Amino acid sequence: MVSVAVLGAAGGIGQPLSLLLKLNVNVTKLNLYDIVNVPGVAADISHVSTNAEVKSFLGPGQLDEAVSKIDLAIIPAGVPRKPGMTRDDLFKINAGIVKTLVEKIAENSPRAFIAVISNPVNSTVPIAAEVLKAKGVFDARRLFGVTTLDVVRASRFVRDVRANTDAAALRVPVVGGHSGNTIVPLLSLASSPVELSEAEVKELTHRIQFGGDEVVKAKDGAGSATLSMAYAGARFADSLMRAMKGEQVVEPTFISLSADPEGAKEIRQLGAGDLEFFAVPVKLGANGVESIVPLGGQPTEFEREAIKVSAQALATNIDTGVNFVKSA
Ligand SMILES: NC(=O)C1=CN([C@@H]2O[C@H](COP(=O)(O)OP(=O)(O)OC[C@H]3O[C@@H](n4cnc5c(N)ncnc54)[C@H](O)[C@@H]3O)[C@@H](O)[C@H]2O)C=CC1
Ligand SMILES: O=C([O-])CC(=O)C(=O)O
Repeated sequence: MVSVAVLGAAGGIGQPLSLLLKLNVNVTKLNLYDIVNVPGVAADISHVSTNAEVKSFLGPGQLDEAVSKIDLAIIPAGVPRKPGMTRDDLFKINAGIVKTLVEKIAENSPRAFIAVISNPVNSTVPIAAEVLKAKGVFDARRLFGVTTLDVVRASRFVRDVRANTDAAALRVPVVGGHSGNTIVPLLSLASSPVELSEAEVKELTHRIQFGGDEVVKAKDGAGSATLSMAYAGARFADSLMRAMKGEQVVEPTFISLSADPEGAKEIRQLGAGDLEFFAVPVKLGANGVESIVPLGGQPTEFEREAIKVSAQALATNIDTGVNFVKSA
């Protein structure tokens, strides 16, 4: 019995993500919002023979209604990268989009879980948090930056070098942020041991960190990852919805570490320092973040160094997001 709103539902991610959500038995209401093309997308998806009720909401005049009485808002609204751009280059446009959408969620469904896909996630999540704080409804357990695609890539890319890996079962904790060297896969702490040489670890780490660039390059101006991202977003949403029903599910996600100050101590000591936001493996429950899950071992020297590098870059990204709202 979960009401979900997808904001940016007519886009490259929004369309397949909305379709996958329509297939999820836990979704009872699916509100699709965009500033263009969304009536067609909603009409199309609404014919799929599952019980979820699909509704279309077009343009700012229908935004309040789109985010009323919802349990979960997923935000893939905004512009994607083109070759030669970094995720930070998207900030100028996407920062304002995310700010406006989160303001409306805060006003209409202040207890909704919010999952932010729009890039740069390292800054858009701090923007969302500042907006929620300003509205007096911030709950660190309920706001998530979706970094599942990094986790998905890690599993799949390990299989590319070790064909005996079950890509669907292997879980690699990925911590830090969601861009380049802020992404830190902890390959040494995978759910089942993977024997890799030092050179292979370096190569794999780099590939996971810059996996998004492979897609941007291959699409050659037509955008960035959409289908794998829709899969990752639907998987994260499914985890959240199963958690809402009382199941305990673990997913790495970019959160405010204030959600579990005690549990955050491990990653802080490993290099996250006093940063407010960091991606960490999280145990999800009925109220969102139930706890930050211990990493389950000591990361290697290489991984510890990568966490420190990530934290340095993240500090700037987080400040950029926070200042955007504070100086508005
Ligand atoms: N977190 C992650 O792992 C990933 C994040 N992304 C990010 O997701 C975002 C969306 O990517 P795509 O779907 O490929 O882009 P897209 O351009 O295909 O779709 C974006 C959609 O957002 C809509 N939109 C624009 N302004 C809006 C507003 N004010 N309110 C509601 N909707 C609005 C557009 O009309 C469009 O339908 C980008 O910022 C991209 O960088 C992409 C891949 C992975
Ligand atoms: O690379 C991009 O710009 C889109 C993205 O976040 C990803 O694919 O990880």
